[in-house]
Amino acid sequence: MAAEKMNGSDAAHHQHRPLHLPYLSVILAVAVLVATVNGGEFSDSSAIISRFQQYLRINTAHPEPNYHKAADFIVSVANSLSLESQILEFVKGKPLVLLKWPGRDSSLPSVLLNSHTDVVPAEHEKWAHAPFDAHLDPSSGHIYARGSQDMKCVGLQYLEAIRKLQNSGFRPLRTVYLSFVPDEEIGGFDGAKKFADSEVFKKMNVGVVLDEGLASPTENYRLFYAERCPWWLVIKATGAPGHGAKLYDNTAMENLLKSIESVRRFRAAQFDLVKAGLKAEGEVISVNMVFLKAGTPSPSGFVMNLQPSEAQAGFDIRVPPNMDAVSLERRIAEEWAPASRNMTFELGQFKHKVSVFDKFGKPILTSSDSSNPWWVLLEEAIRNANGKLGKPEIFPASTDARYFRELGLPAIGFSPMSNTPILLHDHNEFLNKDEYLKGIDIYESIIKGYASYVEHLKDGASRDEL
Ligand SMILES: CSCC[C@H](NC(C)=O)C(=O)O
Ligand SMILES: [Zn+2]
Ligand SMILES: [Zn+2]
Repeated sequence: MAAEKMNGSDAAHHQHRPLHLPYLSVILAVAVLVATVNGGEFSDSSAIISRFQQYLRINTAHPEPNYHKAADFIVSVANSLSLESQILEFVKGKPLVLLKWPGRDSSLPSVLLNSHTDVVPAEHEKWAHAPFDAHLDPSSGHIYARGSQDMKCVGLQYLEAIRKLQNSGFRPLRTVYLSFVPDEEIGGFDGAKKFADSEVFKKMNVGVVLDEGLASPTENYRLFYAERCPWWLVIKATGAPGHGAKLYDNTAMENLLKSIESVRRFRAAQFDLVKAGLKAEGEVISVNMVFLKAGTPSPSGFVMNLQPSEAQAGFDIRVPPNMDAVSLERRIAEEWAPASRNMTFELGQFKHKVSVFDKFGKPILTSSDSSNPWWVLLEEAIRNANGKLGKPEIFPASTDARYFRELGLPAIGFSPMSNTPILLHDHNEFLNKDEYLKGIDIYESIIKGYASYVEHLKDGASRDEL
């Protein structure tokens, strides 16, 4: 009552006084001070955004990623949170930063939050804002940068979420690790693969891994439980060379074009399933022609009146984990590159190095139902933080998650970006600052849920059996 009275009389008192400029500045200064002390919302979020911009400004694009600068930055943020940190260099010049937030019970399997530090190159001149300026558009709130979606956002959101949890007094029961790995964009062989196969990793006793997902143009976040396997196919045709004016059969170009037509029919049929809503993007085989190589070079371009004796085409093919790989390989040999049409083919390194089958021939998937408590916890945590979810999906491309799934670990792909166009690897990649901040709250809820999770021992089961 006393306070009300005081405010009332104070307000009345002010009505009769003109507002002079020096007086106004004092009021403003007090207002800012109150806002800063009172929860510090304003200053917190601008510091958070500025840290994100700092990370985005480090050019870690292939082929010459500045990995050491990124590692130093991550370690400096980790130090501000008193996290344990170490730099692992499985391959010289490719540092992997491993951070640890020790849990109260070190015997429990730990939680691993993975992100990659590298980004794909950008065609600078085709961007509205330079890709390593991390420009924040004041009217839209979009932050433009290569890596803003893929996936520097996620790496730093993990850390910001930990900062918030620490400020709230939360202490994890399970140990939380964070890995910042190199080389995901070029296959992860010198990064996540070597890490997953290492003694260091074994000792971490990881129980679940979170890795990258994709932006969602709708309000629903996307969760990924598996991924397609890349098959990088090159088909080669040979044929009789001859005059450019002559019509004859069995030219290299004609042989190659017949194959391309056949591939196109297959592609269209797969795409139709997606367009009709019968299958999700990750559930069909995608085939995209990525290069064509043929012709006889001349100083002015190509010799025009000569039909070449060789022609090649390259395809990026992605195979879902539950597909019949044998029949696809047969289709390639019999329809797309038949020896009867003077054709040969090569399946690139990934088909052999990246498997979607375990050693028993079963597809490598993470359960996305109630049999997997980590899945259930993740969904709960996202919903608790007011996030909406779509149906579990197969990631259409490849991520480092496959190396952890290959070990038999549950690994879930998730990047908290709703109402955001999918711009990974595209020009003008951006993430809105409010979406970034919302993602931190989502991770705060997830990390809290994961790091506090106590599994309920089944009757007669030992902890090892779960
Ligand atoms: C095959 S290794 C390269 C990894 C890359 N990942 C993404 C997410 O674009 C890809 O699928 O092409
Ligand atoms: Zn990525
Ligand atoms: Zn990528």
